[in-house]
Amino acid sequence: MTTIPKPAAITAPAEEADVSDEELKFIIPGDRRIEAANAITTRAMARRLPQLIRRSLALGWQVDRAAVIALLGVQLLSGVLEAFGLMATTGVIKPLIASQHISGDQLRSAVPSLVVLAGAIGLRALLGIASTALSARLAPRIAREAELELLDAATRAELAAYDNPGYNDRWDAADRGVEVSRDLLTQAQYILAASASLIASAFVLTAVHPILLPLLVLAALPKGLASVRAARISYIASLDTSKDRRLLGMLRWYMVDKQTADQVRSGTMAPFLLDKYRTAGARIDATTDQATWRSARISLVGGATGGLAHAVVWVALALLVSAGQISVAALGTAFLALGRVSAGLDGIVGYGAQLFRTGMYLDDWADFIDEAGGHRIDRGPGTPAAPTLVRAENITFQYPSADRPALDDVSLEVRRGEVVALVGENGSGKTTLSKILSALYLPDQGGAVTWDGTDTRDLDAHATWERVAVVPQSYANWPLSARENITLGQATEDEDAAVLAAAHAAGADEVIDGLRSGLNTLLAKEWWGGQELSGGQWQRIAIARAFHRPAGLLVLDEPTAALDPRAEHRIFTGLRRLAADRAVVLVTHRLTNVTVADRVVVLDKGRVIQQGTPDELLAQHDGLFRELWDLQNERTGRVPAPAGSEENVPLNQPALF
Ligand SMILES: Nc1ncnc2c1ncn2[C@@H]1O[C@H](COP(=O)(O)OP(=O)(O)OP(=O)(O)O)[C@@H](O)[C@H]1O
Repeated sequence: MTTIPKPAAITAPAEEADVSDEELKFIIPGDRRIEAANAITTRAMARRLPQLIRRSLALGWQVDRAAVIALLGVQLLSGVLEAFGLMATTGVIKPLIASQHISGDQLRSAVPSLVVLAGAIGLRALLGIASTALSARLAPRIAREAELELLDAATRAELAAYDNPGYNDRWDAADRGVEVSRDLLTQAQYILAASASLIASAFVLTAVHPILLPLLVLAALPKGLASVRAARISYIASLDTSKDRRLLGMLRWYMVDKQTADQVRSGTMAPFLLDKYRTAGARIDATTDQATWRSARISLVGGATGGLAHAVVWVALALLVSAGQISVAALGTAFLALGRVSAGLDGIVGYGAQLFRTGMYLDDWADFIDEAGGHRIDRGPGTPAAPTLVRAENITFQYPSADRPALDDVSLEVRRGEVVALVGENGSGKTTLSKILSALYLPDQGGAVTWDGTDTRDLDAHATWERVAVVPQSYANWPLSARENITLGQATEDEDAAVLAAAHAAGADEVIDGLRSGLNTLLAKEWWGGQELSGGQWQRIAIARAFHRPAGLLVLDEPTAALDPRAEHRIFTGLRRLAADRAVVLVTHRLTNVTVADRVVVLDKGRVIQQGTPDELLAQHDGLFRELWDLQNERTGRVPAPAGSEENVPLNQPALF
């Protein structure tokens, strides 16, 4: 009887044996926003309000100047009318309370003030409608402009940004900034309206008696401070929960996306995933509940103190009347003006707190735009021609979250007209290396990649990528027409001829022939009005896309994984022709395909361990390449002929088919 030895990988190290499963949690290295938000003082918030109003107007100015000017004019006029209205109130009350019996003359003398009052009220109502309409026009445009700026900034970030969790978090925060940007103008406009009303009423109130205004400002302070603190608490809670909200988003995606839908069902995973969702949701609720209670307690204290302070103001008013400091008619005006000033202050404080919170999100948005989430592409200005020589010199590259380099002191070169194959086991660094050669990543720990002698750091990123064509392992199935899926929206002269030639070389011509409207067919789900392709058909389109690009460096990363043998054969027999005016980097696990290459570079744990022609590497019997080759072919016992030749040549045994 033979005993099967337990594989080494299954035996957990002794010290890790009782360690429980790691839980999914989103890590934001160096996130200091919560401490920063905690350190914000009320005075700092008050100082920010004018800046925020300026920013909202500036955003509005960018999208519709006329509407912003009209809005400011409307607010100004509304304030002036309010002051007139209040003054006219005294003119109406005075004759009416002059004696117990109101004569016709007294009534007549009140008429002009009444007309002013009625006119002011009517006009202010109209202006209110106008300002609502103007902000309804501006708000969605501002939000769209904010979104456009954000999207533009995101496309200007280095690809490496996506490997950095801080970037994703900054993106989320900035995205929230876009969401709230539509509120920015409305809140600023309410503050402007409240300020106009406040200034007009304060002016009237000071005319009645100078002591009234400072008293009222003091009375409004407690509520104001409370609102500002509550806004800060709510912002901090939203930062606190951002990690779990991100987790919810990720779980939602896994549960409903088409890519995983079949596995959620066949693996009966729904209850397990829903439970994880519930747990993260409960954590969010606990944090927001806590914040809501804290805000409510603070608002309660603020409201009660504010109520007491208002009572003091009314007592002061009564004392002033009884001391004969103000007339009864002026008391009536003061009564109205106090109401207005109080409402104005409440409005400024309430909307100010909201605007402040909006402002914090907008800061995240503005920061993202300024620095593309901290990863703005910042390379040199050089514009390369299609390269004749791409060289990697001692490059070392480590992903931010990894504990060891993905590439360690790697050197190699690819020349125009050459096919270089990258081979190695999973995780050995092939894809990373191909991304560095094509300048999608820059070497971060040492070494350099040069294109015809120029460091890729000194080359303009977009100009460089125009010279690169890539078939990545996971390619995008763009919901665009077949033509646009191949040209990527970048037309060349004699477009269709070039598209069809690329499609022919990639075997995508057969796919296009089967489409209901040829190149014009929309490749998307039926409910978007399109026609859907199979996995292999999509891969042919992705290859045609790369072949169509007038690029000097062609990178093929497992380009034929989904193709049937005939289609794969066609690609590899045509590859040498394509390589005539391109440098080609081929990443593949199917070693029979690498025989089309001029040179093979074998990677192991990020290091180059073998390099040579396919024949040279096959001859090294103790090398990794030969070991992998033998493993791939041992089940059939036959060694396939090099890709590109017309037939398979059995080495040891007769052909099976
Ligand atoms: N975005 C990433 N963030 C962190 N580590 C990564 C990332 N992408 C790859 N790695 C790590 O870098 C190493 C090299 O990965 P790479 O994708 O280059 O390997 P590969 O040879 O192409 O693998 P495969 O044959 O499976 O496609 C692996 O250890 C992998 O875990």
